Amino acid sequence: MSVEDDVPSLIEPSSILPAEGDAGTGGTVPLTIICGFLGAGKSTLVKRILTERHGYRIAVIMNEFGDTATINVSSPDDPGAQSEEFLELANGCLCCSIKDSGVAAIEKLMQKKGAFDHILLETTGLADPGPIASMFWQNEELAMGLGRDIHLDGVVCVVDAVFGRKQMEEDHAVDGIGESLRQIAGSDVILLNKVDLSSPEELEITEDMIRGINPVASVYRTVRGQIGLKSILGVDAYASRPFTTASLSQVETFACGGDHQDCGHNHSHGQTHYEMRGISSLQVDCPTLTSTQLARLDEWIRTVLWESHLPEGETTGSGLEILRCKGMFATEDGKTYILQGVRNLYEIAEVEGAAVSAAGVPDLGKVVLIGKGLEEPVRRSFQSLLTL
Ligand SMILES: Nc1nc2c(ncn2[C@@H]2O[C@H](COP(=O)(O)OP(=O)(O)OP(=O)(O)O)[C@@H](O)[C@H]2O)c(=O)[nH]1
Repeated sequence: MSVEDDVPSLIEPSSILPAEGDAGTGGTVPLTIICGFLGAGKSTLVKRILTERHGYRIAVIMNEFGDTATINVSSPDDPGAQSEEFLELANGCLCCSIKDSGVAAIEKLMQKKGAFDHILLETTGLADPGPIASMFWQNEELAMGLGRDIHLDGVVCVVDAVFGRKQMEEDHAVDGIGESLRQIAGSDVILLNKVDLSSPEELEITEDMIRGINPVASVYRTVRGQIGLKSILGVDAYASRPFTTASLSQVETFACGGDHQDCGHNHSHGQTHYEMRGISSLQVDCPTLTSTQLARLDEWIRTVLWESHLPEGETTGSGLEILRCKGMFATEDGKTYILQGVRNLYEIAEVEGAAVSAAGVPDLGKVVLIGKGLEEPVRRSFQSLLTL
């Protein structure tokens, strides 16, 4: 966590571009979704990226004037020379129109001007990033058609350091899951912005709440969205390759590591459960699996994500809804698998040996679920997979 209030320096061209021979992205252009509370600083962030001398052609799609969105493209050498196009939105909402008119406009622009290094999509303050993310991830229709040149890189959420806490508390008080919680839960990188306007104590509380909702996202503190581009772009959060040991151990830094009665976390050996009314996360350790257990894990994830109940048919008190899941685990035959899930879309993919050695696989696998209704029966049900 750092307050990055210096003007970011020029970064190496390779650091946000896909690595050469990168599996899975196939030379397609990465797309990052920027979401966040109303007035949190999304436009400040994207406008800074547009006008900074970073050496990239970044297309920024903003939903600025009601039923019109703008597509601005940064010039690699001259920040003042960015170009702008307008995009009519069918029903006034970028999120609803992006799949057809938005993607078509991006493709047209790319044909006209050559490929971009990156695409940024700024959503409105009330948007839930989940449906947009799943539109760009594991979407065969899009992959075969207009969106074949684009892949989802990550979701960045800008949280207001002044009003974020109040917003989250209000969203906890309503039925279901409020938008601010969905935004935090569905993000891969979170910028706690406007830290110049908040006290250190207030920042700690807000950041604890954020981590309580989403323990797998990277959290940075910022002023006017000042952050090095490589922290938010090129994160490849949906890749079928292992998470680094650092990103997995990040989850553990929030566990109190014992049977604390007063820490507000409900957890015991190897499992951590963060409860914040509407939404929580559940982390379960996963020892080396037999092939039967792997098949059962796949079936368990499928049932929970697709049917919103446990394989035993049990439902949890507050209803089960998974917004995001991630995991990495090994099998007895020496293979390593990753789990990636957004809403009801998921994949369990084997990862290459070389990629595994590069990332460093921890001794114990982990599965992290973020969503609603992640109560004790869910943990028990998952554990029962591992006992057969
Ligand atoms: N002091 C301070 N002001 C900021 C910071 N970031 C943004 N602002 C100001 O906050 C206001 C809202 O910022 P925007 O970037 O428009 O926020 P937004 O999230 O795009 O807003 P909506 O599109 O309305 O949801 C503007 O007046 C910004 O100048 C920050 O870190 N510190």
